[in-house]
Amino acid sequence: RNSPRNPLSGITSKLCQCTESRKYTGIVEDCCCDYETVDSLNKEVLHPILQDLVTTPFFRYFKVKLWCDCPFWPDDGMCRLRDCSVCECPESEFPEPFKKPFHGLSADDLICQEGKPQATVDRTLDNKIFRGWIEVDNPWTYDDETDNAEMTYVNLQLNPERYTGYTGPSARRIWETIYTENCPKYPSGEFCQEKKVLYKLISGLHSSISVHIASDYLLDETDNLWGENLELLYDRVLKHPERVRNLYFTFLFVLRAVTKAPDYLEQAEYNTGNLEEDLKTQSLVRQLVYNPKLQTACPLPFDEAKLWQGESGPELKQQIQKQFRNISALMDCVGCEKCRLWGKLQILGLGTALKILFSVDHQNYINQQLQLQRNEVIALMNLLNRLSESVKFVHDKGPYAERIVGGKISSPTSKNSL
Ligand SMILES: Cc1cc2nc3c(=O)[nH]c(=O)nc-3n(C[C@H](O)[C@H](O)[C@H](O)COP(=O)(O)OP(=O)(O)OC[C@H]3O[C@@H](n4cnc5c(N)ncnc54)[C@H](O)[C@@H]3O)c2cc1C
Repeated sequence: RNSPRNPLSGITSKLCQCTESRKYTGIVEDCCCDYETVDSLNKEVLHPILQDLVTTPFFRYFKVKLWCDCPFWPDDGMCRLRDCSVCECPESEFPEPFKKPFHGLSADDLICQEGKPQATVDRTLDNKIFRGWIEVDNPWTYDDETDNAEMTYVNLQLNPERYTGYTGPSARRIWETIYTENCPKYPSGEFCQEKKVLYKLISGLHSSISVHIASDYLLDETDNLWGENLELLYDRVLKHPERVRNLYFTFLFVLRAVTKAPDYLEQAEYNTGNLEEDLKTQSLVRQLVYNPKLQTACPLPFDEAKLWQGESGPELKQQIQKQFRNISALMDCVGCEKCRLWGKLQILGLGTALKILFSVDHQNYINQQLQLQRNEVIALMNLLNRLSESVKFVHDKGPYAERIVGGKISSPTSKNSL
């Protein structure tokens, strides 16, 4: 990485002042990139692009069923704060094209054209991978994404993921059910790789949620004062290095999914009726999926080809898909609307990453027709952005929080200023 031809060499040299005190070094477990590269790539390339991307009209409206409709136990909503409820979009606000039914290729395009003059065989290879937005159910998630009844559009920019006051037995029950029934923590060296991946994905997402709570916390309810809570960051995440590692793992896993489908994502229609904004969206997606720095420094963030190899591969895949669907169903039991919104979005984002990585062959999705829904792509990119924010926050604030909170050295200022 330190060769002069490395596109990140300029970047890393700027960051080198802190390399000696780095706690996380070497390859991110089960991935193909090291911590240093992830941090510098995130800072220089991914974070700036994603921050812009999620504010575009295409990526800021998410379709979601916000009903709390828990299939496992009666609603025990514990939300106390006004910040917990979601501000839904009025009909007039969200993009016109989002309201229309999907229209991909017409039936005529798909049937045999024998006998017509235009029926002579064109032997050039079809490079068009994206064939219009379609509505298909994601096999990894519980919600039927084709069912538009009760769905509302939410402007994600108006509903940031942050502290909501959702805590106590209700929240704990969800996490506990997820970990005990659907993705138990593997005893070291025992579990198969695939189950380990599922656990690490959920744990990494959990870390990211905790990081967002810590980075945007209600420090003083009376004065409505918001800020960082580094003590919480330390207690819930940094104190457990495995949770930090899982956060990086999840980030690389989702990044791999995005970079596995570059042509599809580049060709997709980012149409909201606002030409200027839509061109900007497309350009940002292109910058992300074909990024030369990313391709050079971390060409394969995660190698999915190693999974499902054994004899029991197909059976195992079904089992893990079922477990993930259960986790997705549990999102309907989250007793706080805003947490439910982000929980559903991020689980759909992970489900979309799983769909991209495991429903098509390695590098060969052209013939197998990857098909994504608009909402899946919105969830995928917003999830990647959330993870990128968390990785950046842990990288920027982690060492300080470890010193001040972890080292129990009392800060010269008040607790709130942490
Ligand atoms: C889907 C979902 C979304 C949420 N979104 C928000 C939100 O946007 N804002 C908000 O304020 N609250 C949110 N919450 C609540 C929040 O996650 C916590 O549950 C709550 O703040 C209480 O925290 P806690 O300290 O009890 O530990 P919790 O975070 O509830 O953790 C419970 C237990 O899980 C284990 N654990 C914790 N972190 C990890 C990890 N990374 N990997 C593996 N195991 C772990 C520990 O044993 C811990 O005791 C959400 C909860 C859920 C289920």
